Amino acid sequence: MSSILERAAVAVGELLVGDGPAVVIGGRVSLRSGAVEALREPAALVEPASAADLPAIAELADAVVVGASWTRDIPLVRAAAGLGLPVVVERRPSASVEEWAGLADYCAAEGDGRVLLCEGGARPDLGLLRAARAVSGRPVLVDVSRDIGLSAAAVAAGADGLVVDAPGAAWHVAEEAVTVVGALLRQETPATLPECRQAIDRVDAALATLLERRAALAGVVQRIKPVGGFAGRDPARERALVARMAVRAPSLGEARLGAIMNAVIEAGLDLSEERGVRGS
Ligand SMILES: C=C(O[C@@H]1C=C(C(=O)O)C=C[C@H]1O)C(=O)O
Repeated sequence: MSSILERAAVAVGELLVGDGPAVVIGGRVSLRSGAVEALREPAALVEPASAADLPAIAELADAVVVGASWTRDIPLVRAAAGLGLPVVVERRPSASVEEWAGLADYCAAEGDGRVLLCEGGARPDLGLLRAARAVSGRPVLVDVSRDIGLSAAAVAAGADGLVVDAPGAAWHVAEEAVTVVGALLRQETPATLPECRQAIDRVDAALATLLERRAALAGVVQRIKPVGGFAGRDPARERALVARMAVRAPSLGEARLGAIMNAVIEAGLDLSEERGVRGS
């Protein structure tokens, strides 16, 4: 992890964004959509409709949003940035990475330096994330509220955090993406015992997902083969798959992987025999 990234990590509420695992930030409230949505309770990210909203936002929000639709309202941008909260700078549609990062720098200078970028809208441009991170040195979020199906792609594209509307099914999808895709693709260097254990928990979540999928595939094979189950074990095939895995896991090596995969294969065969017996 680069030192730039470590410097740029920003705390949003209890979440540290930009350094370590990707996170899910729940709740972006816009006070622009009418009085009904007035801010009465603590919320994660809040977009003001006008400067009059800023005192309530300072009291109740974890971060203030400079919304994509008004990034050119410089007096309001300036007032929001000076609020004393982390500032989430959304990209105006069609703004370049340089313009976006430039506005983030402006907000950092007007405030206390705690600034994140956020890509969103109906069709977030995930191709901009890496450049935005590199150019700005700041954490980059993706608001997936309007298309939660982009969560996994956003984490794979380098998002430090996903913004979702509210708790519920969408939140679960986003949590799965930061956990499973994060375990596979996100570079992390945990240093403390809790951080290491949380990183291991994410890897275990990814392993469990893959083991479940593997067991299902191995079960199909048992039904296709002339002789399935333990009776149809194929040691040559098992040795070959362990050898291929050892290329990807050279530290573990064939002997240790062989023991692991023997347990995995036997669990799969056991499951498929049990299912065969029950006829399910
Ligand atoms: C799935 C198969 O059946 C058995 C289970 C295996 C596995 O889980 O990978 C591999 C070889 C066989 O012992 C197969 O033959 O491919």
